[in-house]
Amino acid sequence: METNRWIRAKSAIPVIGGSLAYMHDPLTLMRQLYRSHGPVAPVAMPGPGPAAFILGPDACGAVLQNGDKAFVNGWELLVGPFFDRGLMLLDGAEHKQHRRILQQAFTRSRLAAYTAALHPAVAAELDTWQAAERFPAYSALKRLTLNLATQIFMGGHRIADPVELDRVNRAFIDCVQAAGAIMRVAVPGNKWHRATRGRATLDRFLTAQLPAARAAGGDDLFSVLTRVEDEDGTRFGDADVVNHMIFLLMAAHETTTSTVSTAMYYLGRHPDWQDRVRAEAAVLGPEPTVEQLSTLPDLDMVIKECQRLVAPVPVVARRAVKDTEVAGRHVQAGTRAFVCQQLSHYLPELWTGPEAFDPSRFSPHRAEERSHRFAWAPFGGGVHKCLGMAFSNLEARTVLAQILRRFRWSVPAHYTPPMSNVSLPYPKDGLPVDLLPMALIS
Ligand code: HEM
Repeated sequence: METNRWIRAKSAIPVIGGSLAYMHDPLTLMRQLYRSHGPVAPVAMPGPGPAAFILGPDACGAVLQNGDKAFVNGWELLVGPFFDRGLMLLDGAEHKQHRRILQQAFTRSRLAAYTAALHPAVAAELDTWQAAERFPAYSALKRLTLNLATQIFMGGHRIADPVELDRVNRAFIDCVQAAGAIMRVAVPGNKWHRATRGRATLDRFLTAQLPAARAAGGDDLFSVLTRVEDEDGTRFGDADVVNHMIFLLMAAHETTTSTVSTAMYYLGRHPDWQDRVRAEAAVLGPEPTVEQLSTLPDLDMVIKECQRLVAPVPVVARRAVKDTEVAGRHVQAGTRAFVCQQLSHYLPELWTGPEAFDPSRFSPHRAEERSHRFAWAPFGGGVHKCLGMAFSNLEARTVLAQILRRFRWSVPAHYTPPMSNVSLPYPKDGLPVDLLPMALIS
């Protein structure tokens, strides 16, 4: 038994995941650690204090639900100063209060307004997609979601100057890319440095835009954040509107891109499923309502299956503030706990043939996700459970439905995208697909 042996990371490079083994193949590392150590596996990770991978649905659920309040968020070291004071990085009473206010930006009527604004923005971006044999789907989706973020989130229509818009987009990209930086110290010219400047640019830009966003009283998220309040009438101060805005931009961007690009990959490999979900999308009008988007059972199963196979956020970070027990194992105060929900998505005791793309496993008569409350947990759980889950589902469905209505695509039979796992997972090769507009298919 290796139970008490510390797993030595193969590298001391301070990156998300903490070791070359994680970056090389996170799932294999999680499986090995689960086999050798069970639900709490100590790992040597750069950074202060001991660290452990939390593995399997019982242990993940226990840490996320945080029954004895032993854990606080542990994200600071991973995501750097660029997410500063985002909701995910707040704790305790402050987190609770900010979450209550922020929830008001995601009510059903607000979601309906964001969704209505999504349709023309998605259509305009897809107008630029053309037939190609190796169309870089992931790269195109990244651009698409970035433009959606600028339009729907920031109220980009208020930014008249295209040079300024470009500068803001650049700053945003620099911040997002820093989460994947190998070197997590600012040295002029490196990613961390660009991101530090990017965050400052976004801070300045959003602070300057804030009065206009407030005065506009618009339906974009930025405008909405200036006026939302909880039931006691508490609102965010200006600085926190900006902090939440920047965090939301980041939280929404990579994760939704990941979901849609994973779906493009699997649907490209499984033309039967592509036809099936296209048939569902075809009966929608070009601008479906929230209700219509919420009743697409096949697309729903496909999206869930894609988020199971490639969880956009495979691990979430916590830190123990007192000694506690997780799934029967002692965890000492100060331990950094990495909750590996991605592993649960592949455990054979929870899923039949977990490696296979099989969306029907989410059908009401199979409902494999009910094998355990934390069998499927791409959006986390407990008090930090993703606040943008409903919006992200609507965004993913909107984008995929429009792509399906306009294009057919495929990937070569034995192609598997080479994934980067330095930060959130993404296909390093840009996910080339053979793309054909439906109009060209007789
Ligand atoms: C497929 C898309 C998405 C996935 C898989 C995802 C996943 C997650 C996960 C796992 C967490 C929990 C982090 C933790 O426990 O520490 C989280 C938190 C959060 N997400 Fe998402 N997310 C997605 C999209 C979005 C979108 C579109 C938004 C906003 C529009 C958003 C806003 C947030 C916020 C505000 C939090 C922090 C909640 C809190 O701390 O109370 N997410 N997300």
